[in-house]
Amino acid sequence: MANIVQFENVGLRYGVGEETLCDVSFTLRSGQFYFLTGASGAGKTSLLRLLYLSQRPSRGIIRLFGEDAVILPRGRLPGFRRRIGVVFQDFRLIPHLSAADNIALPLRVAGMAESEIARAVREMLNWIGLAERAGARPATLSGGEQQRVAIARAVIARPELLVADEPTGNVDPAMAERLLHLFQSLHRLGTTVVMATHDWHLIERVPGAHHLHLEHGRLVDPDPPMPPPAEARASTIVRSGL
Ligand SMILES: Nc1ncnc2c1ncn2[C@@H]1O[C@H](COP(=O)(O)OP(=O)(O)OP(=O)(O)O)[C@@H](O)[C@H]1O
Repeated sequence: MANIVQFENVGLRYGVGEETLCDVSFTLRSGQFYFLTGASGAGKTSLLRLLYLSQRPSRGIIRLFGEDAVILPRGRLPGFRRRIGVVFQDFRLIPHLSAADNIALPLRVAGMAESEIARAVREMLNWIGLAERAGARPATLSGGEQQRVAIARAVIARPELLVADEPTGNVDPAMAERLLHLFQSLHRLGTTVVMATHDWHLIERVPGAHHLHLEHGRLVDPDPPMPPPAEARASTIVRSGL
């Protein structure tokens, strides 16, 4: 199984002061499912930003899809980003586009035929329970509805790597379960999934998932560790050297 991401002694400092991320080393293997946990402010969003190349580290090595992502020329960033689906914590939907057109964006960028786009978007809207709101602008949708549109946009082009920052933070437990199934379906198709969450119940629901835990900007063993039988299903730490 190939390594899709490799971090070696990565540090991130915003401005002056202490590092937000410190000596972060881990490997993500292609086709695996990873949860990223940690208290508020531990550095989860910062780590994800490094993963989807919206932030460069202050030090250390990041390899993505087998290439050095730190020295990647700007001109190659769009090509890399097209291989990564991102669910942002603040959704980042395009305000003047409808829900359907927001979801369709990655397929339009990829040059897919409009008839195929329409079919794929319809299917996705049905899945997230928003078929009736296809024409709605983001501002007229609830927070949870916007989140579902953001997830649909991130997964519709079946990215190689899906990075999701608290993707179930604004929905009820039933919808969280449904969205988790969507992520698992994508994962079964071969996508590597990295999901930041505060919801430890979700972790127990994905057999074979791996767990990365941040404390004050450093990766540490999850505490408490997954209890049996969940331990057998879901807890391998994959930090380098372990
Ligand atoms: N753009 C930025 N400039 C300066 N400091 C930042 C920036 N982004 C994050 N930070 C700081 O970095 C630290 C880690 O923030 P981050 O958002 O990565 O944590 P988090 O674990 O995702 O938190 P939460 O669970 O609340 O989303 C915090 O102290 C935050 O204030």
